Amino acid sequence: MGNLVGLVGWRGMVGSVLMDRMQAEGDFDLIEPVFFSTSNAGGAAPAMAKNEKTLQDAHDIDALKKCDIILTCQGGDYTTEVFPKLRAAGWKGHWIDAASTLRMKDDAVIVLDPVNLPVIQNALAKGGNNWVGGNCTVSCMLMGVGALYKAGLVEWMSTQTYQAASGGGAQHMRELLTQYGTLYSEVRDLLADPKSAILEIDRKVIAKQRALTPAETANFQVPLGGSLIPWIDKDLGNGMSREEWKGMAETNKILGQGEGFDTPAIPVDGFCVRVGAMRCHSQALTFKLKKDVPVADIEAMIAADNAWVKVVPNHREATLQDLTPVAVTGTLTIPVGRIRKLAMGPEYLGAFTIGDQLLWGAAEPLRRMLRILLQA
Ligand SMILES: NC(=O)C1=CN([C@@H]2O[C@H](COP(=O)(O)OP(=O)(O)OC[C@H]3O[C@@H](n4cnc5c(N)ncnc54)[C@H](OP(=O)(O)O)[C@@H]3O)[C@@H](O)[C@H]2O)C=CC1
Ligand SMILES: N[C@@H](CC(=O)OP(=O)(O)O)C(=O)O
Repeated sequence: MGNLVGLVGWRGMVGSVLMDRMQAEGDFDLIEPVFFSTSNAGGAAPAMAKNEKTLQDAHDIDALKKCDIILTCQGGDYTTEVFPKLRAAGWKGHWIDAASTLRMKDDAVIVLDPVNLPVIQNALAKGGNNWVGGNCTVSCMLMGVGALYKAGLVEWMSTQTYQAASGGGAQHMRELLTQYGTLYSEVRDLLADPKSAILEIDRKVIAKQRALTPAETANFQVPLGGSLIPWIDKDLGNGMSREEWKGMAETNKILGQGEGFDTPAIPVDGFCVRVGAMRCHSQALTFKLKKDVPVADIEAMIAADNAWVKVVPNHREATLQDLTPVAVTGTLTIPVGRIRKLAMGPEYLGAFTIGDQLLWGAAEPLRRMLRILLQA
């Protein structure tokens, strides 16, 4: 296969993290990159450019068609518009995508190779050429507790997520921080006075939160700083958010089971909540196991599953040290902690896991898929 790789969406949140990782891993040594833009065609390509130093138009089908591989982090609208045109124009190259648009299509594989390399290899052998990164909470969850699924131990799983502001993109992060700043300014003088009444501070903060202008909540629509939002992505009209729907649909597709496969789907359901964290998606998991397995055995299975998962002992000190978004941000480590049997019975298992949703939840599976293709 040729190594002309078109990069689209490289300056967005996911794209920037991807570029960092590709540089760190020496991926640019193996490819001839062509950088595309939806907003600045003709501008200067970033420093990693080799022969083509100018940004190409990301809507130019003829320019895209020259690439052996296209890797896009541009978003769903771009994929919806460009991908069908490119295939209709006869392009047979490999499409690697961060957006959710194509994930559930029969001819697309959701890529997370430490979990589903056999599914990827099987599709490659059959001529597959559409590779899509999974939903960030799903990918991070499977990197953490995929061992229990691989061992066939899971009867069902419920997940309660705590998703960071950056899951919405760069503007959402800025909005959260600005809100925190606005709230702090409102009570700065009272905070500086140790004798001031806490209820007065509390009253001023809630009054300010409720008075935030539409411009101050343009991205989340309601205040997130000092609050939370128990709805992420679209309303499916059946009481479920689209983010919650992805939990079961994508987990099963990644594992090669459920609709279109021979093995039935495992029920996965719960609630997805946006919290005021900057980066990293956290989730509390409840499993109904098919049998009673000792906690020590479960910890050993999880720890042995891949090079990035790390079992955090279920103690207060270790949890505070290693099981927070602040500890995990910017790392590829997937800690799994709070592992214990629940009061409902010996088959009920609880766990808590965190992943940097821009790394294992987005950029890393795409980068690794590129490597798999280059080695194929
Ligand atoms: N954020 C996340 O945690 C995750 C996101 N994803 C998916 O990845 C895709 C991209 O998401 P994300 O990276 O968050 O989106 P961003 O909004 O951060 O970036 C997308 C595009 O917006 C354009 N853009 C406009 N203004 C700016 C600016 N000031 N700075 C940077 N880029 C700008 C860029 O295109 P151009 O250069 O052409 O103008 C960029 O490629 C989406 O499909 C998303 O669903 C998947 C998993 C996790
Ligand atoms: N929906 C996720 C981020 C994301 O982009 O997910 P997806 O790739 O499934 O659309 C969040 O807001 O935290």
